Amino acid sequence: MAVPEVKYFSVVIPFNHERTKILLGRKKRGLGEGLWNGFGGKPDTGETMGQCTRRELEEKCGIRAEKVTCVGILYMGDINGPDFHIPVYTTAEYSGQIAETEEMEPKWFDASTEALPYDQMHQEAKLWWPTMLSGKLFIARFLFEGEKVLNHNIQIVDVKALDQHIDEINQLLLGS
Ligand SMILES: Nc1ncnc2c1[nH]c(=O)n2[C@H]1C[C@H](O)[C@@H](COP(=O)(O)OP(=O)(O)OP(=O)(O)O)O1
Repeated sequence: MAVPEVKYFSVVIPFNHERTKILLGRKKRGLGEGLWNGFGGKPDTGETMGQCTRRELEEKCGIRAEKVTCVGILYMGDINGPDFHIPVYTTAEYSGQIAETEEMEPKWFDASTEALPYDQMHQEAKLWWPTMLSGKLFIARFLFEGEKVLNHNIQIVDVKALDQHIDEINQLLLGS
């Protein structure tokens, strides 16, 4: 059986210092155009996921994270296409001015599940954002057929398990 191609992305969700608001960005072009999401993208060669996360945040909305925390991982498979593996980070410690960029239009939302524009987010968002907002660490697995989620599973994990997954992803990215 052929091993599916895996594409790696990061995504980071900035919170305000009180953790009552989250910053989302509306994608202005490319994959997910018109949809609201956290800020992220593909790692450059030689980058760890943590490094990718900080660079993408600055490129996409102008702020520099002092600290990012991994809170979950999205493992997304598609019966017809490549797998996407997407570690999810949050940050409440950053500097700089939030700015609209060529790729993203940023906007603050209340950090509650009811306040999010799920109908203008990726299909799977409504399935994992409530877990992320609850503060639990998670591993979410999705099987897609194109835009349709065929099935999914969200596992609550501890920090040690999540770190192991991130270490494995970093080793694959760095080729070690
Ligand atoms: N379902 C789905 N498909 C694709 N991407 C995502 C999802 N759900 C998500 O949350 N995401 C995230 C993962 C990334 O944070 C972005 C997509 O990154 P993208 O902007 O395409 O990456 P770049 O490295 O900037 O790529 P270029 O467009 O510059 O080539 O959405």
